[in-house]
Amino acid sequence: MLKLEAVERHFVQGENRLVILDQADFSMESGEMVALVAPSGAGKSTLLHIAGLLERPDSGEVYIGDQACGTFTDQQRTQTRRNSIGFVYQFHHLLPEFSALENVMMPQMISGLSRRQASARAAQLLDYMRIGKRAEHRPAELSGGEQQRVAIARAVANSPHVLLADEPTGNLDPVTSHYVFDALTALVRQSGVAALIATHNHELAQRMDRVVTLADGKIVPADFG
Ligand SMILES: Nc1ncnc2c1ncn2[C@@H]1O[C@H](COP(=O)(O)OP(=O)(O)OP(=O)(O)O)[C@@H](O)[C@H]1O
Repeated sequence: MLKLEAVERHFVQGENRLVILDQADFSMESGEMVALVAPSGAGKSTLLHIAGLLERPDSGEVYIGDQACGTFTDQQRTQTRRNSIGFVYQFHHLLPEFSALENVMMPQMISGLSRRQASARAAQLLDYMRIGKRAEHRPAELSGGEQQRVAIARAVANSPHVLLADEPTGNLDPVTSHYVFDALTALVRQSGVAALIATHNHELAQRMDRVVTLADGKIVPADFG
């Protein structure tokens, strides 16, 4: 569902060559939740950006679903991002002037669904995330946990193959984190999306199917030992 093959990424700063990904391989299945746990600066965001087609690797291949994306034009990458990849960030990035429902409708309408179809699916997703009653509220009228549940609903609105999350509960208190994480888990299981979730929260990481980390430019199983 998501596969990285021999992916390389490095940055050159003056005399220094900083290798972030070095012939890195990784794959995950539909419905799987994988935690990405690594120290600050190890390259988690870089990896998520490459997997999410926001950044191109220096070499290697990224597969989304069955599609190899290496030869894609920028337009094809944007199209694949819109239709096949969902993103959740530490801060919700909801559009402040729109209601929760409209925020979840937005990506679907950009992908060509009618207002009626988008609204029906958005309402269903908000119900599923147990915030159906807040559908008409704007983000500023919602709690942090509620905002993040709307952001998750928005990320899966187009039924993506892959969900990429960068510290999705990083801005929430521990109780709310668990609540949001439970909602995210239920959605992943129900939708069959492959979810790669970068987190510093070891407790949440250990509740996922697998935990991986970055070591010497490779993506390897994490050992919390
Ligand atoms: N465009 C860039 N040019 C130069 N160096 C970069 C660039 N982007 C990232 N880096 C460097 O690559 C390394 C990995 O960065 P990245 O943001 O992927 O780390 P991270 O694991 O997500 O960190 P954090 O947990 O702090 O967000 C860092 O040392 C960073 O300074």
